[in-house]
Amino acid sequence: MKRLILASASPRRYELLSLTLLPFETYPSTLEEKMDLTLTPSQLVESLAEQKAADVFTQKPNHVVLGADTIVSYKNKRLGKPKNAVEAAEMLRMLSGQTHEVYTGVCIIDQAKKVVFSVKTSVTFYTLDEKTISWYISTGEPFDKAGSYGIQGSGSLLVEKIQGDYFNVVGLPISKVVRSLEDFGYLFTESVTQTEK
Ligand SMILES: Cc1cn([C@H]2C[C@H](O)[C@@H](COP(=O)(O)OP(=O)(O)OP(=O)(O)O)O2)c(=O)[nH]c1=O
Repeated sequence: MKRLILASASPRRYELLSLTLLPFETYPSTLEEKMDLTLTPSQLVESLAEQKAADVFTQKPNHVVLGADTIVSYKNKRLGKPKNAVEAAEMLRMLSGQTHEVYTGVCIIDQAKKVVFSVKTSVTFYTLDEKTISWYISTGEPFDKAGSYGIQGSGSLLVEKIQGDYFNVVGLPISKVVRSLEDFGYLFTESVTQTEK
């Protein structure tokens, strides 16, 4: 069985993939992410996931490599990670009281094949006043997250409701991912015995 590599520096993606109990290693991609605004949100995250997976695959060609990318989409805007507190506040003001979409793209490749897909989740925020926005930025949580919030952390206090896969918002739609990994020979239902061996 080829070794599985998670091409990501995201601790959330590491934790989510660990839920499968499948053995894997991490090898982050050093690719610089560029937002191509001619692409739809799903095309964009799929393209970035593919670039990250391909980047690591060229260095680890005898492995199965999984890459992912998450962005927030609101109206015609694509929101990545904020550069600073001002940008984080702008994003949170924009999302306040509105419903936005979170897209995560996933790409899994080995020498024989490539699977690419994306998943969309809709998230509705409560109306956020300036005090709430300042407080949330002061937690430091927004800075490494698309859309300037983390639903799995104190960002949960901003969210009124979601429609779709929660784990997709956190950065990896893990239940769909494990089903795709089965096409590469990784049977998560056998992963307890695989881990014990
Ligand atoms: C909306 C949202 C995003 N995020 C995170 C998931 C992603 O890690 C991050 C978006 O950045 P990405 O560029 O998708 O990923 P990354 O740079 O963290 O990791 P890598 O490219 O090495 O795989 O935002 C949350 O953790 N919670 C949330 O609620």
